[in-house]
Amino acid sequence: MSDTQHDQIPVTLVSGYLGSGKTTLVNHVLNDPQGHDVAVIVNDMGEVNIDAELIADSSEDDGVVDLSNGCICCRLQSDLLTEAKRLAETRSFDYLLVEASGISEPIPVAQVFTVGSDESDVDPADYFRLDTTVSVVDAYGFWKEFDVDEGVPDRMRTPDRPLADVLVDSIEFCDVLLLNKCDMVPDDELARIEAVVRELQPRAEIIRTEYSAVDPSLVLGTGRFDFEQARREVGWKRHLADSHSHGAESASHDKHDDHDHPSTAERHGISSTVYRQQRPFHPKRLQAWFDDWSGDIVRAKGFFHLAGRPDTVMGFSQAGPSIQAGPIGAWGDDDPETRLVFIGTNLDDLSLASELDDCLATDDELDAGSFDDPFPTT
Ligand SMILES: Nc1nc2c(ncn2[C@@H]2O[C@H](COP(=O)(O)OP(=O)(O)OP(=O)(O)O)[C@@H](O)[C@H]2O)c(=O)[nH]1
Repeated sequence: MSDTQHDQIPVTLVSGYLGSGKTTLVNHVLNDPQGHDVAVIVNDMGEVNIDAELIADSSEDDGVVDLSNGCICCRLQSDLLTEAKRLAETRSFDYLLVEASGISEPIPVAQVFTVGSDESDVDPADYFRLDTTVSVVDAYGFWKEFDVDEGVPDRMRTPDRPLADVLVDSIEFCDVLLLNKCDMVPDDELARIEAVVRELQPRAEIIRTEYSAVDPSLVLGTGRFDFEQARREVGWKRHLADSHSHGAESASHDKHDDHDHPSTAERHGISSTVYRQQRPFHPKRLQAWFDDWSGDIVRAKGFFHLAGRPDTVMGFSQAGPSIQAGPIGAWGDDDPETRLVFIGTNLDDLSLASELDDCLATDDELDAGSFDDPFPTT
């Protein structure tokens, strides 16, 4: 253990709704870490941790840890703390970036680095100091989802809009708020969105961004996190009250455990499924399927294998109405295998898989070997 590891390692927690631009932010910071040696812990919902793979690919850094299978809350609070401690003890780094799942509430994650976890006897203060909490908000999604003219705060809190709660949590609980995807929203709308966000979040520094391109010094080492001030915020107080009434159980509503209270995902009607397949897709049929995108899918991400491009890894990312697909690398020594994660409300896994199976190239088509391919080549 190096001398510096006896010091508390500052932590920036990045949260935000599905597809808002968290991974884009983490990659942006890793490209310009301001002289810090940054380690990253990523949590994704879904069996395949695409975010960790993408980040690991782009940074060529071995300090990326993934905690798949659920959001960072509850039981995973203790896993997160254990993993963070293990990282601190085995690898030398002086800054920790934590990317929370797009459906995890930021407060339980922040608790890991302030008060620890009921299920772990590790004292986070022996290793870490929560420095900054950052929320990434998709300005376009916000604009589309909520009509800002109609008094957003009330509408956002109505029970028939449960997903909005996740969004509100991430807005309310942060020191720095990136209003991202500003390229997709007209300027006059942006001003109104910012006013509404400011109403929900009076304290944070709000920064408008495109592709999460913020000066990294505004999210690393700001020293803005203030436990007492955060405690006074609505969301934080509510959570403290919850955890006192449930005791240790409040640390256990992950979707994979046996407790009878619902997970964050269940409470918001969200599930995820992974499609894996070695047979390549037929380019035109896959494109047609993308064009006919299901409204139940909130977020999808992954890699796919396309007929006619045996060596190329095709990347795929969808968030709301924006779908991006194109080459991101070469399979190299790996066997090509499509791995797509879908997150949505009331997903029908079987029909989704069957629709994707229908997009696969047949043996005859593969033998014929020539494909009309609408996807970008670079
Ligand atoms: N147009 C536009 N697209 C963006 C912007 N920021 C990110 N994106 C795209 O939005 C998609 C989602 O971005 P990510 O960074 O993966 O989002 P995320 O919050 O990590 O997503 P989850 O991990 O699924 O919650 C990607 O295709 C990004 O390239 C932006 O400012 N403008």
